[in-house]
Amino acid sequence: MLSAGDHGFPFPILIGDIGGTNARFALLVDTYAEPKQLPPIKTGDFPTIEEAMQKSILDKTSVQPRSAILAVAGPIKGDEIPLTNAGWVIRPKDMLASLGLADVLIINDFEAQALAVATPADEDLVQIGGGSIRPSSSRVVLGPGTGLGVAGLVFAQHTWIPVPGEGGHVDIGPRTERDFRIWPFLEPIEGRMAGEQILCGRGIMNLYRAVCAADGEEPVLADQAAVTTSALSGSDPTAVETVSLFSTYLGRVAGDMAMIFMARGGVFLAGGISQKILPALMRPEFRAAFEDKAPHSALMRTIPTFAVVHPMAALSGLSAFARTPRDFGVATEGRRWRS
Ligand SMILES: Nc1ncnc2c1ncn2[C@@H]1O[C@H](COP(=O)(O)OP(=O)(O)OP(=O)(O)O)[C@@H](O)[C@H]1O
Repeated sequence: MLSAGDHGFPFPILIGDIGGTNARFALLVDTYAEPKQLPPIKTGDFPTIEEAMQKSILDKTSVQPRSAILAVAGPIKGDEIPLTNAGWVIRPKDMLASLGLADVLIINDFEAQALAVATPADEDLVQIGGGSIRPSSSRVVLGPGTGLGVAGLVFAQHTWIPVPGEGGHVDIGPRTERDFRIWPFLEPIEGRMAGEQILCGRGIMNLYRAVCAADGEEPVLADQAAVTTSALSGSDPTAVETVSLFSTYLGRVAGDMAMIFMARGGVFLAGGISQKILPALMRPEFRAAFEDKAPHSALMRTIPTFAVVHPMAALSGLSAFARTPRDFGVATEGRRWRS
């Protein structure tokens, strides 16, 4: 495997986390300086990523980057990378020419989230339940956001290796009597109930509407933010149940991922929604569902679960990687372009 550790990136390095709604950038002047964070931009405000980078970054700083490492939501195949949920198409070859860069690497957004939990700072984490991190053991990141992102992080041969995948699309099924009443009303994708149909922003609405339908009620809350806000304040019993079930189902899937990776190094909840519903995740449901994995409940009780509360976790992961790429086994085949 050719990894970035074989050849570092020339400084200054522009790092970027490009989501469906927001793009966040920072500049790294050298290995030792703290990353200089730039104001976040809305992807919808610029027709192309080159224009966004030129107008909102390069025109506003005297530091001209020589390389760029970008994390994007979506598959990275070929020389044209369309962004899931955003209108931009990334063309790294054009970027080299138009922005005067010598080196561009594009990785998956949850790979960047995984890099961020290799050596997280204590203040960036809130532990949910018991267990403790076993150093050098595998870790898992999962994040409900626009979709449900999942990645593993494996330690081997003195390097942290992020393992991106499509873990958000695993099947999810009913277990309790209540689940069996709600499931028929959940909207499937092509006939199948996948984790991402429930465990993301629009998934909260899918679950809320299904809970209403199971009880023969009309939904009154307009969007997912209204559901979580009403749940946290306790003002709407159906919203309270929706968020309680959401926590249970997230705990189940998080537990499944922990078992797949034998993640004795911990399970980390990233993404905007985990932070917004943290008080609900601290209640018993999430952790109870995580541990409820007979015949492996004793093992599960030893595995810690955390919410990542760093506001720009993906950028911090990219920054750690950009500074010392040799510490990470980030594959670069087909994802690195040089002038
Ligand atoms: N208070 C809230 N409660 C529940 N869901 C919310 C709330 N606020 C926003 N959302 C939903 O969270 C999702 C966005 O999640 P997140 O902030 O993690 O973004 P993301 O997936 O990283 O995407 P991007 O980086 O493009 O903004 C959207 O579906 C949005 O509707």
